[in-house]
Amino acid sequence: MQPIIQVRGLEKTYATGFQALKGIDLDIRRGEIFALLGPNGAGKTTLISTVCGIVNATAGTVTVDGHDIVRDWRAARSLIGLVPQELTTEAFESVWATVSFSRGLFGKPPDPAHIEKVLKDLSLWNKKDSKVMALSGGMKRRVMIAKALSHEPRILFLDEPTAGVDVELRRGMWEMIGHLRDSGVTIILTTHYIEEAEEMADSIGVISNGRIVLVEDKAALMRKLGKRLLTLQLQNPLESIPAELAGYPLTLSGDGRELVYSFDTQDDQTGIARLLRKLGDHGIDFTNLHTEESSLEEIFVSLVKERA
Ligand SMILES: Nc1ncnc2c1ncn2[C@@H]1O[C@H](COP(=O)(O)OP(=O)(O)OP(=O)(O)O)[C@@H](O)[C@H]1O
Repeated sequence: MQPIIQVRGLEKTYATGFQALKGIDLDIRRGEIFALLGPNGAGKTTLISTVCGIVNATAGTVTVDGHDIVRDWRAARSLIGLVPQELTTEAFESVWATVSFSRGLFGKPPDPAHIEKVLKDLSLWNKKDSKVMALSGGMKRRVMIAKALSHEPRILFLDEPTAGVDVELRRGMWEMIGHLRDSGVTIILTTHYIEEAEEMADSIGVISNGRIVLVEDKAALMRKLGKRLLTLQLQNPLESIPAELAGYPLTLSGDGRELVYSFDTQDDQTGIARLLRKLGDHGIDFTNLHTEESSLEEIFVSLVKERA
């Protein structure tokens, strides 16, 4: 199936001469949740803003469901909802008015039933007559999402959707975003909370210094780059790793009581049995052992560090 968003050779140089995007190629599949990760200043907002037609590209092309964002901007834009990073709502309007007005901006005829559904889905229905300025920060953020959904977009961009939102509300928003995906909306989000990507995303893209350094199915990424750690609690502390074990990827904790062995999750041959035999041969006994898998966060940090 044709990707819903196709980015080719996209470059952006700002008026200051700073090149924020350095030739981006990216395909976003229909109906997925795509998480764009990257350190501060990597180009996430620039990329999103360019695809949404807010920032003009210096070179390259973007098509949204086959519509070129420059030649066919109106059709492309009507398919997109954008929730920007900053809260920008009309403080004196009611929730109902501001969300209905957003729909009108896209030239769509009024549809109170749709607005009602959006507000109910976002748990804002009982606030529909409140002035936006009287809402909490988390509610204002949901009003931003309601505005972005008012014209029934097929693609929703969320730039840092849960920044500054408390843990409980964040979970609620993840759930809501999951429902949106289930209803067929393609979702692209940027986030600093790697846990958010780990929890929700189908695909992960990592951008660093204006270049996409990786795009991968989340599950495959975790399998491919994930490491497992086996930690052995030693019966008697060691001063150092014995010379006979020098060839093994082992580290010893500062107090000499824990020996940690790392191995690739994708390897069938973990080497654990051999290691344990070897430890037995050298009279190194352990009282306990446990394994853990590396998180997306660790994978991300090592990826960005590698390219820095
Ligand atoms: N209008 C502008 N003029 C000049 N430079 C800009 C402009 N907007 C952004 N930049 C620069 O482009 C780079 C990328 O910025 P961008 O906002 O896209 O990063 P980001 O990945 O979204 O960062 P963050 O995670 O901090 O939101 C930064 O170095 C930024 O200073």
